[in-house]
Amino acid sequence: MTEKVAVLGTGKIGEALLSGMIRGGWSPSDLLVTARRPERAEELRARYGVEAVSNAEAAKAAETLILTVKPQDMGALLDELAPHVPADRLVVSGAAGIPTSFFEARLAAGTPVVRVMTNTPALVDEAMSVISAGSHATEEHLAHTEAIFGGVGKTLRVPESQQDAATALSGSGPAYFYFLVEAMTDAGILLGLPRDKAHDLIVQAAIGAAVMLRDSDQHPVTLREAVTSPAGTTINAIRELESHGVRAALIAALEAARDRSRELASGNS
Ligand SMILES: NC(=O)C1=CN([C@@H]2O[C@H](COP(=O)(O)OP(=O)(O)OC[C@H]3O[C@@H](n4cnc5c(N)ncnc54)[C@H](O)[C@@H]3O)[C@@H](O)[C@H]2O)C=CC1
Ligand SMILES: O=C(O)[C@@H]1CCC=N1
Repeated sequence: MTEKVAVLGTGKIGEALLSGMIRGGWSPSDLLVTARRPERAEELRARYGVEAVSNAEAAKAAETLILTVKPQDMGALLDELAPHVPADRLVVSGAAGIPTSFFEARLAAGTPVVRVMTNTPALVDEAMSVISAGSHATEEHLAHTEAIFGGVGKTLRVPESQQDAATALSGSGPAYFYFLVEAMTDAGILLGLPRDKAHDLIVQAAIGAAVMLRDSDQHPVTLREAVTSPAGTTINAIRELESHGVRAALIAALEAARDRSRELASGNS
């Protein structure tokens, strides 16, 4: 028997995962989706050839349920699902903040739950998906979750106590880089460059830096020092970044994201 996987609440993250699974070789006939709006269900059906069903039907038909609704909608989804989820289903949560104990308390005793924090680069198979086991999830459940999310990028197992920090770093992380590119493009405008050229220059600098960070085996400080010539241009920029407290701002920003992830733990805030 082929295993079925259902994505429940197929919005931005659910669709990114679904599209990646299909790119990675999953047959659309082994995938189910659920959506709140019928137009959205139809869109997913037309775009991917997957069947759109109700949450209850997904729970009955699929061995693995991947829940990708907003944290605030998770309680209502679980109320709807709980009577239909047999205890041998693997339930994977993609939601920020919500602990595995939240699911375990609302599902049949012994239901295996795995918590995953992925990110939007799943759309280009460059996601970072951080994975933690709930109290009934086994090695097999973790390996299965890694196989699914490994199709859209890298995976890393962490203790659940580190999930809020991971959410602040890699879950939200792409947004910080987009923000920096936006700000640096504005700087290019100030320096007299046309917007499209400023954008292209800074995006390519970001891609080059990202590839070197990943592939060079060198520490970020070493890489930065290689750019920073004595009495040169870069050190003048670095002095401004330090005097404006950019490092401290980033530390405070990620701490705020971590704290918000903790606040979302109840699923209804
Ligand atoms: N957007 C991001 O960068 C990331 C988001 N996440 C997490 O992924 C989850 C989803 O986020 P997004 O995809 O951005 O949100 P989204 O709003 O695009 O998708 C959620 C979808 O769930 C649907 N939905 C809500 N209740 C439903 C129900 N009872 N039955 C069926 N469908 C239902 C909504 O209509 C919506 O389409 C959140 O829990 C978020 O914390 C995790 C990592 C990154
Ligand atoms: O902003 C959020 O709450 C979600 C979770 C991580 C990225 N986006």
